[in-house]
Amino acid sequence: MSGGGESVKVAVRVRPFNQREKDRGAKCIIKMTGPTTYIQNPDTPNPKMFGFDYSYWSHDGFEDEDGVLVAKNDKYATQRKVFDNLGQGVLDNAFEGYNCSLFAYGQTGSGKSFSMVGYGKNRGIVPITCDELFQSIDRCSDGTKFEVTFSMLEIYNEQVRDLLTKDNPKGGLNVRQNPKLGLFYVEKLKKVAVGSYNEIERRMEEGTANRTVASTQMNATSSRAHTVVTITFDQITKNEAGQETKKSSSINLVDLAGSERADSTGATGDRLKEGANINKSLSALGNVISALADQSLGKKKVVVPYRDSALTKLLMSALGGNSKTIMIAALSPADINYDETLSTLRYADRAKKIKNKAVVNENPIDKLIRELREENERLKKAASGQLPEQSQAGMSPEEIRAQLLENQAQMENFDWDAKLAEVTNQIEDAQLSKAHGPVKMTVPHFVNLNEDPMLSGVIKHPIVEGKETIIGRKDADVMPDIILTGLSIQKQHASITFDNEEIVIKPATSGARIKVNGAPLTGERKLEHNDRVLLGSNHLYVFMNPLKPGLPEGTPETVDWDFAQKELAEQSGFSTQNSGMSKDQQLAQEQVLELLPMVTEVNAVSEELNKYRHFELVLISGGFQEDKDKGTKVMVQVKNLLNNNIWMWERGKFMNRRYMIQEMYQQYIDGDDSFKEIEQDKDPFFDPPEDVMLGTANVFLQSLSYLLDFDDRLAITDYKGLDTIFLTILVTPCHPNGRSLDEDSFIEDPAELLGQKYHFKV
Ligand SMILES: Nc1ncnc2c1ncn2[C@@H]1O[C@H](COP(=O)(O)OP(=O)(O)OP(=O)(O)O)[C@@H](O)[C@H]1O
Repeated sequence: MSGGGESVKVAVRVRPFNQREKDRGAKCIIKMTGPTTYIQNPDTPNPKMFGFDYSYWSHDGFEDEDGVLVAKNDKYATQRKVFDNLGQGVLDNAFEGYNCSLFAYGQTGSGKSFSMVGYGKNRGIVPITCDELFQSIDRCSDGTKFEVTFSMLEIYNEQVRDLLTKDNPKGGLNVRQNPKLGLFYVEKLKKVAVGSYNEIERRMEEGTANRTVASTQMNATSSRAHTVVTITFDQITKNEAGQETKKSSSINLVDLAGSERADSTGATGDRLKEGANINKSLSALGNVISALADQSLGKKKVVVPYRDSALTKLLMSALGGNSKTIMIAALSPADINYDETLSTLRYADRAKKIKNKAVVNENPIDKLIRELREENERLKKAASGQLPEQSQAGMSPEEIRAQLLENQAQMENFDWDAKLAEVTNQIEDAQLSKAHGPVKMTVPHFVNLNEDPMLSGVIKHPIVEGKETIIGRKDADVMPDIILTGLSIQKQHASITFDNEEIVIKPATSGARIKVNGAPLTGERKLEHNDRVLLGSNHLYVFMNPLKPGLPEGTPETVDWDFAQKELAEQSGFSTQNSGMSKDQQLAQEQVLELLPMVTEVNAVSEELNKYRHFELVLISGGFQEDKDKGTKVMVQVKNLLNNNIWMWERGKFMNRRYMIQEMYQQYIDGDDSFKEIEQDKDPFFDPPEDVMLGTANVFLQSLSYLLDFDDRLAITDYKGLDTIFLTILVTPCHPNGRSLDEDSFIEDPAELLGQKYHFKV
């Protein structure tokens, strides 16, 4: 596929500073002129330059008009502008019958979701594209029939989950390869027919709600997941010969997982690093892009490793051939993210080199139906053993069955009107947006907070007046009013009463873990508007009271995930002040806020799986590290509760292990007990014994310069400044043969020793 073809279009976009960056006085390291982007290394003078199809400046130069960000003096690239450049192209191509794909790449919090989906009134490319698609359909009056389907899936930990259903099979959906076309598809993925933009919007809400629930259940941090929305768009017209033909386009809109962890070198030094699926899909995508770029440059014999991950299998055609492809790379403006942002720019630069050859997918319908029928006949024969094995294209009976089902589903698609009617009814029955979405609640309620702002505010639980509301698990003896699943949730976890305008929360079982505004809750407590409530290890909510919306002192008007995490960190004794900090300290603080919820989670898993390990976040100052010039470093201390042995894990290693621990926990929830037999050297909780720095003690050697002994009992102080153990030490001057000096052989002036040999024993 060298030469020819059309290059992947690449755009980059830089977002405004977030609140934390502003508080800290962050510097903007990105500059743009026309389509060119410059990045400035904070420590060197010359910027690096990258050219793209578009460089979007969305860092400043905007104002908020009723919730919509508009450009002042044309400086700020608005959502509309990005759509006009990129989304419109996707639409035009779809109408022409090409497949199109749009990817958003970048580190967590860099603005991928803003560009793709958008927030509030600032709708992103996906909703605008869908909206415009239906507007164009409505404008069309030449008798063309249009058929649109929508599907939404998530890839997390190499498992594919359908986001349009609550019941995904254990281990996720299967990714299979169509033996004839060579392409991969997700078996049993729900593809719903949609007849209007409204329906798509509601489906997206449904998908987002399912993502949120799944993410809190497992605390499967959503920034590690890839979300793929696929819209198939078929146009049925009559050709000159009066034959019905179908022009098909499939539009893939992909919000990739945060890129910062793509690099598994973060886990250097971890003997288990190969075992983890740590962002396997994202690294595989990087490899596929590199291989494709090499191929387009004419390098021979490049093998493109599509099969290495679920994501690259599904995007095979989007990346490597029949698709017009666009990538938007989201950039953080802040100096502290220099390394990540540079690697994003390099990634985008490589993607530019890929060339695709998209073709129009148009075929007479009769032919499509005939082919499917013939294929099905053949598959049925194969399934009943009527065909010789060599003509089964190497398919197993299981694969034959799957292919038959897939073909049947496609056949059913030809009865479009029935399919659309059926789905529309379903939507109405389910009243999808009833429990979720933008419904305004007038009674006191809890609203969820998620690390991903897209998933915050998606789940709401009202509190009913005059009765006790119990929060707990669904296997409780009496079904709780609010059901939660996940770590450290007790059967009966919390009890809430709402009488005489007062709402009071208390643990429903002693020991049930609840924190209100960061502090552990042991008894009753009145809830106020905007209080933060953490249930178990990862169900975080804001309590909203529209009846008494006054704010207690110190509570901001809007409480977000960052605020709640900062408060939890403060309560655990970590400083979150932000002025006058060095870059190292800033980085350390970022990492504390990032790691603290993960440490809580891993502790909860350890408890639930009886692993007898306790994890604790520790700050190691320069003096305690091998390289004494290094600044403060955040590490995780692991303690074996059976023998009190201690290990120190680097951040990368901890993240890696946590990922594997999550996998193990998922197995446990799925009722798969095999984790109990895991070999010790594959167990993410296990580490072999090793040397550990317990702490330091200072021995003052001044007495030696007077030929006097140093004899003392010293405390060894650990990284927290606590005395861990005592050391008795005797340092004594001696003769060359080790014999002690005479009792009275001290000197009055150390200068007497200058230039002489000195011997001492420890
Ligand atoms: N172009 C922009 N203009 C204004 N605000 C933006 C822009 N891009 C991003 N933001 C803001 O920056 C924040 C982070 O963006 P966003 O949630 O899109 O990041 P993300 O890369 O999708 O993160 P995650 O990987 O966690 O999903 C959001 O509050 C968003 O509103």
